[in-house]
Amino acid sequence: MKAIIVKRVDSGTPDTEEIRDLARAAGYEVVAEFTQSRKEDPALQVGEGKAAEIGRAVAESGAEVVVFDNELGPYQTYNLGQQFPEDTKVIDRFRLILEIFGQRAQTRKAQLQVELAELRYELPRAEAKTSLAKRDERPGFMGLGEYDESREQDIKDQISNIKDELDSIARTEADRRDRRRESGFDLVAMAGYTNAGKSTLMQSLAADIELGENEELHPDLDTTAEAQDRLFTTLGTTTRKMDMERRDVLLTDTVGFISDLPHWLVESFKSTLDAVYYADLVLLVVDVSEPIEEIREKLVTSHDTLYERNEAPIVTVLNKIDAVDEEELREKTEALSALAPNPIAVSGREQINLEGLRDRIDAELPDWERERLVLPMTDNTMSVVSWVHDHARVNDVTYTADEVILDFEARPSIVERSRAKAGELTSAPSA
Ligand SMILES: Nc1nc2c(ncn2[C@@H]2O[C@H](COP(=O)(O)OP(=O)(O)OP(=O)(O)O)[C@@H](O)[C@H]2O)c(=O)[nH]1
Repeated sequence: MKAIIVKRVDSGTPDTEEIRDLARAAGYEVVAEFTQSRKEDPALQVGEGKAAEIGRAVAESGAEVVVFDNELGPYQTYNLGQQFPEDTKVIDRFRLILEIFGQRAQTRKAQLQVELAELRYELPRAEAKTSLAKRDERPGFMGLGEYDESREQDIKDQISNIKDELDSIARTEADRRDRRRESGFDLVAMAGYTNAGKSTLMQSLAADIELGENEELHPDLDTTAEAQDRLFTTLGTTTRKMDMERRDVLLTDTVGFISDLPHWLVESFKSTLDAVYYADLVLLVVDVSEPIEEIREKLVTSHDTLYERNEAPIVTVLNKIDAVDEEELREKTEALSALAPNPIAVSGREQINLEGLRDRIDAELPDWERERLVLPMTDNTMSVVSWVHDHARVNDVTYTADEVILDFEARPSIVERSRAKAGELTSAPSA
């Protein structure tokens, strides 16, 4: 599909690189672009002459879509549509981002989130249509057929249904996190801006070995997290087992942050960050090859987002060190010291310092407790022994005629459950 790009700025020279990338990511072929430096026109966003010029270009090039980098108000969208050849689609930056999200949404959750965002985008526009129709006192205005207040109610109902379904998915996910923790896994989540290199890092850190036989434990493990030089390759989360010596760690990649997102869009994708909020450790990945001001800005925004609910420790990962020289890395690390106090520098793609990162993860995760349990020999003793084997690191087992002594290390919650199981054996000795 052919698209024409438009960007208006109040002053200075407009930069269209990002909106071009977004348009391409959505699958459009950009056939022309128009920029303008002037204050916003309330009716058309750009000036009247510019709008007419774009209209002619649409007709000549056969473009089907006009993409504005600026946010378009409901009335502007309508008015622009009147200026362009019939059936020309007029969308803004946010509608475009939604299209990309829609194409990438693979899970039910991601699809619902996209739908929710679309409905939230549409609601004020439906309200605007209704009020335009009323003002004109012309039933049938804009092909609505009648004053369409029911459309607004319909959108509100759909929003509420989707929220209910997302809540129930969130509960399922919380249960799954609990099960994984009970099975002895530490949960590490990656956060960061889109294109920081999270998917690539995930691939480098993930274990190649097959995942455990316990199907129930890994219903959504995905081994196809591919890195692509496209925006938002990761919509929704991907979880893989990490290759670690001392611990069982599950690493979850989350959707990348994006700059300048409006509130309604962020709201819709908020639960994507649950994996981050409820992790035992967060890796905040930044692309250290970017200009320092950009890195700083992204770190500030990331922290704002994370501190809202996050309780886990955060490790800042300065990624892509292969793309900067030593001097630049030193300068940037120093300049960022207030925002990223104890960063670790790596390259996910070139596999530089991944051992250092693994050690850091190991050191930052909560310590396991050491426990020595004496189990009386009953009919059920061996099932407790095997449960502990499944959920903890067993250092030593001693069998005597009437006892089994287990020496192991585990997460505090597992130690507690082992003690409870041992207690049940004592209170119900075998016949
Ligand atoms: N130079 C360099 N480039 C890298 C490195 N890691 C990733 N890249 C490149 O950075 C781009 C983005 O990588 P991804 O892993 O897809 O980034 P992401 O953070 O998962 O992106 P989203 O899925 O959009 O959130 C790709 O072109 C990678 O090849 C690295 O260590 N060094």
